[in-house]
Amino acid sequence: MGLHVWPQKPNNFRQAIEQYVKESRKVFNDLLEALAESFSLERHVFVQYFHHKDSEVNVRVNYYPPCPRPDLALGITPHTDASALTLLMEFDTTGGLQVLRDRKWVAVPWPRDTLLVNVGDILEIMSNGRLKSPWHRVVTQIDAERFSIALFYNPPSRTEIEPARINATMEREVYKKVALRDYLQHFYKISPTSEKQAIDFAKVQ
Ligand SMILES: O=C(O)CCC(=O)C(=O)O
Ligand SMILES: [Fe+2]
Repeated sequence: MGLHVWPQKPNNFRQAIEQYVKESRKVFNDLLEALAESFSLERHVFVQYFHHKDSEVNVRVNYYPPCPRPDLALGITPHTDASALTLLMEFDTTGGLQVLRDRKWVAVPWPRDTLLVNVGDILEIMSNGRLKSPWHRVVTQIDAERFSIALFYNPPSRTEIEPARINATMEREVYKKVALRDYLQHFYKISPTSEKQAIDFAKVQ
């Protein structure tokens, strides 16, 4: 869990994060069920991999200080999230998150005080490519600092994930069954890359 390395101060920090993570699991599971249903798949096809005891919610707290030269420095370089789903919250200011669409970087609309849901590589594989993990980055801003908290939801690393197909004879196999541990190892070994590449590891050739 790594919680032993979390700071003791401020006093309520750990507890607040733990509570946030606990509540987020319900949101993640509901989302996974709803997404499956929206594709006319059985409700459990995605959520079944997320064992309630040892599925992972990894927390990343991002701080972007104001930057005098946004043209020279990115907040986070382009990437996809390796997770199944990511839940993002930003604080105080808005702006910075961009997604690559038709080879152009576009700002992600993010109304204040809303949770942003991002699809990661693992869910792209699990959904046999129906859902796509977007290539995204964060740019810096001259006059604003920004915080965000990202929660990454993953099945236990021992899990083998198998793409869900509506009808195995009708639907082409885009992705193959992969051991999550192998996928993540590959992802972190080759990252950062200049374009979306890690997921090729799980593609049917
Ligand atoms: O700060 C953000 O808005 C996005 C952060 C992000 O993409 C990440 O932590 O993977
Ligand atoms: Fe990300």
